[in-house]
Amino acid sequence: MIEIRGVSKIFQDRKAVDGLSLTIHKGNIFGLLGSNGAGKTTLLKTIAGIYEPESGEVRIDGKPVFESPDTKGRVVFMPDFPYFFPQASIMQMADFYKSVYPGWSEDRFQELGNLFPLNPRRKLNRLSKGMRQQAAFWLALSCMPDVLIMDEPLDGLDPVMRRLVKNVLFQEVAERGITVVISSHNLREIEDLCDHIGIMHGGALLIDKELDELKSDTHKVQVAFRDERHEHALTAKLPVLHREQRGSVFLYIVKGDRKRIEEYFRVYDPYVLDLLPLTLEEIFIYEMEGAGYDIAPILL
Ligand SMILES: Nc1ncnc2c1ncn2[C@@H]1O[C@H](COP(=O)(O)OP(=O)(O)OP(=O)(O)O)[C@@H](O)[C@H]1O
Repeated sequence: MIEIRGVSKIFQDRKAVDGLSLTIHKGNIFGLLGSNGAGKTTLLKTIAGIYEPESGEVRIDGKPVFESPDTKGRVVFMPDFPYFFPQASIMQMADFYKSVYPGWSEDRFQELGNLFPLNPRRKLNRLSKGMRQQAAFWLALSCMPDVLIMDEPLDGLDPVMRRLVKNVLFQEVAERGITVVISSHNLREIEDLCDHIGIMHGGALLIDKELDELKSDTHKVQVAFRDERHEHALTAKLPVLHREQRGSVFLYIVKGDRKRIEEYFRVYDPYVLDLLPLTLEEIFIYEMEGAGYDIAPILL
């Protein structure tokens, strides 16, 4: 279990992460979303024990992670641009990882070598971006981490490799109960992979919910009223995240229980009433609007 308690990380005078608390349970695949500059990478690096927070603490299974080699030996961080030693091959990087991560498994390294079509003796700086990303996965998973932290991990992978990597991650979670934390702007991928979602903005966590709960808690309602006065009466009563009018049809993004929302609208006996599910991308955009992010330019 990862416990993040009141963590703040400050660069110069800017709070990149601002008093954030969050618990990520063992075996979760946690998707961290957020606007550019929200503080996702900073939080991931703090969880991985790379950054020391100015206040607060991160604990993994009850033990502090910062400056704790035992705990850090169980955590692998994959940055958005994988870093390898200049001139190193996959084999040479494997030797390095072996010396740093006590859980390194030669068997797993060989097994994964059958999945990734890479020559382990080739220099990493001669590989394409996607091939280097594959190599980073191969090495990271061979360390047999208990916690795997990944910043934009699927960027650059082709669709077949994306599917392969997702399947390997599901297998790691199912068989070894590893905890995965992923930051990504690709919400389709996050929707596919993650069971839990956190949304950050301005260094704070706006939302921390199970994906299913998040999706069943936010609804798109299309409605044509018999009388436009009904719309004022109704929207005053509901937690509306977003409202649009197209001719006589109103579109609302509303939070709450589906049945209750439907009942509210039915009272006014509208001509048209449709409750539609939202994608994670839509939920993200409207939550951001609720947090003061200007989404008007994308709604043209
Ligand atoms: N090493 C650093 N030195 C100074 N400021 C930094 C540093 N790293 C991050 N920041 C600042 O902290 C804030 C959060 O950055 P961070 O990289 O964590 O955001 P992010 O959510 O990962 O963004 P993106 O989605 O654009 O990758 C930004 O304002 C950024 O300028």
